[in-house]
Amino acid sequence: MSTSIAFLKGHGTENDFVIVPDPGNTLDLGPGRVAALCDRRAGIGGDGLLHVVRSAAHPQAVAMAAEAEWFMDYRNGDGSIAEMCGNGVRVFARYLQRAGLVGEGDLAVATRGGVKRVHLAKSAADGSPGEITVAMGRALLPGGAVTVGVGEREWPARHVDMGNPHAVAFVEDLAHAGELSTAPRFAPAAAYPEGVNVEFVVDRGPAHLALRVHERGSGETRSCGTGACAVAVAAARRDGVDPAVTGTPATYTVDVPGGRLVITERPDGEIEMTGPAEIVAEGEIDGAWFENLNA
Ligand SMILES: N[C@@H](CCC[C@H](N)C(=O)O)C(=O)O
Repeated sequence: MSTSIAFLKGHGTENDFVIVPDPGNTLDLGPGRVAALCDRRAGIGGDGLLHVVRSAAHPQAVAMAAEAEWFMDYRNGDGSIAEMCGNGVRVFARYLQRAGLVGEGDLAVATRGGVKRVHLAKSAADGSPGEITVAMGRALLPGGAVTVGVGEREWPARHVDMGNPHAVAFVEDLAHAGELSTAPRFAPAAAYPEGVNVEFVVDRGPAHLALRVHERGSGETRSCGTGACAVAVAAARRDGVDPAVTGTPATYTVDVPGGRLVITERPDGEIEMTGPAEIVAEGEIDGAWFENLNA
């Protein structure tokens, strides 16, 4: 008889995830099973999946185990693997807190993009959970012209690497990106051999941006944490702001369709992302259904 598998559902600024706690890394969670779990009609539904594993139990994280007890084994909704997920790290930390595995304050989370330092702020007096800040690492800004296109339109874009790849295009109107039911074109193909997350950005005011995003492996989503970091850095350089030169942190507010993220780039290059994270449900995956899926 097959046994059921525990899951939770959570989101960060409406970038939503199926959370599968599996401390000992015993589940066979191949791309087919991940895609089935993330399916919004035939599965639980999510932009991605957070497989919660002890670092010591995962071959890709064991080297980080001394620094970070838990590994965020992140997968995109189509089952593909990505290096990092900014909203995912906050939701992952919220899960650990809810499960009593960590408390408020600081923790380290192992990811394929390295160990990320996370701070869980105290809950408010009314009991609502505090926001979560993640040190996301530095942005790399490879040179070279990149363009992205949707339908008849084409824009120059900035290549920003946040551990995962981004193309940031400043547009006149977010509606110009159209329905985003398929991935935007990009060129040259060699700029992004593994595919790319594309952000369309407008200014809302001084140091205040709004974006839409088409994510590699998930389609258009309501938010992207690494994407918000990428657009903040691209906007700062466009605005002639470089904290490494001025010695002063630069903060941008980034509105996403599902909420708001605040991004600060420090003089040492470290980028901090602050935003909410919520767990909204928990339940059990039918064991027989899971086993019958193509891994
Ligand atoms: N939604 C995420 C990014 C997830 C990974 C991305 N789709 C990729 O393939 O690189 C975020 O919040 O950063």
